[in-house]
Amino acid sequence: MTGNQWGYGKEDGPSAWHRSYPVAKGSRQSPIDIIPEQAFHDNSLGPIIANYDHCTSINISNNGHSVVVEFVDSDNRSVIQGGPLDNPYRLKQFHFHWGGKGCDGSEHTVAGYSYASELHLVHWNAVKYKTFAEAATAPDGLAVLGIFLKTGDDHRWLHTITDALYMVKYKGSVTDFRGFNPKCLLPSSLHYWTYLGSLTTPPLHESVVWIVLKQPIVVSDKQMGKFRTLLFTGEEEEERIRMENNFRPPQPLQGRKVRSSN
Ligand SMILES: NS(=O)(=O)c1ccc(C(=O)N2CCc3cc(O)c(O)cc3[C@@H]2c2ccccc2)cc1
Ligand SMILES: [Zn+2]
Repeated sequence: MTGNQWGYGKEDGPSAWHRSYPVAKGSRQSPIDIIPEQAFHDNSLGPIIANYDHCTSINISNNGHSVVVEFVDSDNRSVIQGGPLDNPYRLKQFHFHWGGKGCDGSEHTVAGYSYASELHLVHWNAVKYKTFAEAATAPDGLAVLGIFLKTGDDHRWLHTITDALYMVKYKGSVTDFRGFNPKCLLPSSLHYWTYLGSLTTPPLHESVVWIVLKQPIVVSDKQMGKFRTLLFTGEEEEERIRMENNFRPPQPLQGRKVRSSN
């Protein structure tokens, strides 16, 4: 696996990442299997507060690993705070991980149970660090809000995203995507599990405070199917490889504690 040529295939997938990214075998890797009965109820854990009302989405893109919606992060217009966080963390982007047709594709699992997909809202600690890249290598640099997706009825607001996916079919494609407020993707309950972990893709930096919501959101099979029309490959490549199963399996807990909000 040369340079940052990593993927989710047999040769370049999660089991091979350690060759270029030795931290893959580190002591605080993500995702993990969350076992609710073994989580510690911590009454000092306050509620998560997501202030997204003044967020400014910029674009939606296919980076060859997932579909990503980026936000303006030059000020504290959209932040997450509370819960395990000592200060506000700025929203930078969100993206998804999903499975193949009829298969599950969440990254975190709950007592071995996988969901159809998992949404990650990525935030960075702009109080302590000057840039996202700097924060992404610091132990308290990032906070990722993980939200499970399960299949059922249509999700009223996910259409805004799935209707735009045809414009970013190929790796490297990007298009304007303005006025999207991700608060419409939050479930009604913000109860969560939290633990210290890492990016779930290379460079796998151990810099993430994970906040995984207990309540999934519901999306339709049809909406999930639209994610699978994306390609890992670029327009100029002759191979057309469907973007699916872009998830890392659970990693060893290595003695970490998972805490639960009440
Ligand atoms: N799944 S996740 O843990 O929530 C996560 C979070 C952030 C990032 C992220 O922003 N990355 C890592 C992968 C990546 C791939 C690209 O093609 C790219 O242009 C940017 C990124 C960034 C990144 C790259 C280098 C250092 C830090 C982040 C990726 C995954
Ligand atoms: Zn992710």
